[in-house]
Amino acid sequence: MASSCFLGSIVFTCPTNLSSRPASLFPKNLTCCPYSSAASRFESLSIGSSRRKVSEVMSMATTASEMGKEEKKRVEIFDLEENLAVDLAKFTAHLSDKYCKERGAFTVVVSGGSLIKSLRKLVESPYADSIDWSRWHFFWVDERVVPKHHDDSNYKLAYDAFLSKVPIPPGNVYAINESLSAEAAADDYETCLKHLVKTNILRVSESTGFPKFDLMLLGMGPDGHVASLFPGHSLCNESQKWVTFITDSPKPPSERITFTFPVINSSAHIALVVCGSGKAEAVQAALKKTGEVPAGSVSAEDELVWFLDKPACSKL
Ligand SMILES: O=C1O[C@H](COP(=O)(O)O)[C@@H](O)[C@H](O)[C@H]1O
Repeated sequence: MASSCFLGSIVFTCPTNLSSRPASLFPKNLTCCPYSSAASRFESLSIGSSRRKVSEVMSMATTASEMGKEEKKRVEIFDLEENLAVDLAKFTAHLSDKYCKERGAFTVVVSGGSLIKSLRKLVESPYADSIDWSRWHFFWVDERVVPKHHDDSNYKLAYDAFLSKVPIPPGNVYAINESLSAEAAADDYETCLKHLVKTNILRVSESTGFPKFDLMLLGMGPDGHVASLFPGHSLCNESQKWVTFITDSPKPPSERITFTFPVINSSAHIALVVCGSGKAEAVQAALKKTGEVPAGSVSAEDELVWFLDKPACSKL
């Protein structure tokens, strides 16, 4: 678990001990939504032994503080992806503990792609043993319209590396109904979310009226896309729908469903996890506003944290 203290404009993140609880295996069956009808101001940049030097962090904070939104946003930079993965596990375990205690449920959204690999520490001791998995509700920010056993499926990616290793109740895992068309699957997923709002599993943002997930764990593509919201695509401007669809994705497969920006940006907490030099330009565009990329439009109601490894921030 992690606890943070503010010192000036810098946040220090301090590890604390975790208690133990045995984990069991997630049953190997596939689930669909059971209810379906058919700049911010950078308040801080984190530092630590494995992270960036204070002087560098301070100069980034100054630049970023000119950006002017209200949510708490910080950038954490790690020498090694291994250290990033550990901190991401602490961050997630801490929020799980907080929300399970406060509201008896923890609503978590994941992307596909490389993010899933960076979640590997969470399914290991001590994090896996401390988390009350029975209270987790698990969603996808985007999904490809392919069978669940297909190599392109974000469900399969998360199942193989994560869900199969932790005891989240199968009824709390909200997978897309991929037997539908992309359009119908998006409507179906939105119906599912609306049901979960009615049953108080999912909160609604008081300021936007869109669902407020407790935590979104997102990756970013080399072109700066998040979820299936691609640069220059009209879906980036969707302002009404919760879940929408795309049939001309520039990255295969072409048919996908995706949460919209109003939903993403109504989240309580977002971790945007980006590793590798191939994404350095998109990171630069998003954080230094040197270009327009969808990742630059991500915000959160309570807290947005960018988790970066050194190669990903080589252009900052
Ligand atoms: O297509 C997708 O790509 C992004 C980024 O993937 P990465 O492998 O470059 O990290 C991912 O976040 C999204 O969920 C996925 O559908």
